[in-house]
Amino acid sequence: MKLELGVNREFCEPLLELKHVTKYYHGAAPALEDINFSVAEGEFISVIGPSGAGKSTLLRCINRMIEATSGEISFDGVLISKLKKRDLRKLRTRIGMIFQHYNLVDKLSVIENVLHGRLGYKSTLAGVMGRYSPEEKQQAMRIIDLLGLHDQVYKRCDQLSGGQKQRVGIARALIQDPKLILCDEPIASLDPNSAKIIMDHLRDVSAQMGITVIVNLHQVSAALKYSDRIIGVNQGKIVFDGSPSALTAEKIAEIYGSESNDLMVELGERYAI
Ligand SMILES: Nc1ncnc2c1ncn2[C@@H]1O[C@H](COP(=O)(O)OP(=O)(O)OP(=O)(O)O)[C@@H](O)[C@H]1O
Repeated sequence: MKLELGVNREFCEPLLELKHVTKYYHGAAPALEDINFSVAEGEFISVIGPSGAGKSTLLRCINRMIEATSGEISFDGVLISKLKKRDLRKLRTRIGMIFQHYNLVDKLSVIENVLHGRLGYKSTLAGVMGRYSPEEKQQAMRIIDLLGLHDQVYKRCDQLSGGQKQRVGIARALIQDPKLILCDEPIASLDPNSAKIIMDHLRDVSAQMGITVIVNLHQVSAALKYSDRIIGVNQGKIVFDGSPSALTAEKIAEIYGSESNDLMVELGERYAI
């Protein structure tokens, strides 16, 4: 069911909750330090911050593509951080992921790539044999249509434009029947027109299907336009967590440091300095 955003959000069980999440790679400084936030079902959240702030690490810790060093992450009432491999695989079927560089199999067709989103539901053998049910194939076709890719169904993915590839990425995530979609810089490699199409689709996924979306973005203007909520990260810490209207010039300066002047000029009047 679609949550009415802003209405009694505090009384709902969060879909996702991070408590004291910290990640060290090899260096002395943590990539993430004591991250705490919770996400309600249906929210559209953008994570912004300068290069190296920890945005990708944060997203990838959520589905344990990267293991957090400490802290707790729970999703849909389950403590992800404690799950063993098999249960983690099962839980991951409900978390889709979209990547900057699409992560498609180039030599396979659009529909084959989309059906790969079902692999998490299958035994290894059925997956390797490419065994999909008629219902799964019909569902793939419906989602491909929804994303405006009906003319490309049997095209190899290496023959698609970047924007089309990213729409295949969204379709592959949607066929998982996810509750949450994590998007790591989904528009960073796209021209402005294709970027808009992708962001519009992601907004529809959230607003019309009730799927929670968390998206890492370099483009603050896109974060302002599309999000219910923005999380600003600097040097592994959350320095802003609020609505787009609360993202003041001072907050942008805090998130981006010395890069913020150029950014505010780009953003125009509201942030004039
Ligand atoms: N595999 C790794 N091994 C060691 N350090 C890493 C690794 N991945 C990321 N880091 C470091 O962790 C910090 C956060 O990196 P991360 O990629 O999460 O930032 P980001 O905000 O996503 O950056 P960008 O916007 O440039 O993608 C950086 O200092 C980075 O150098």
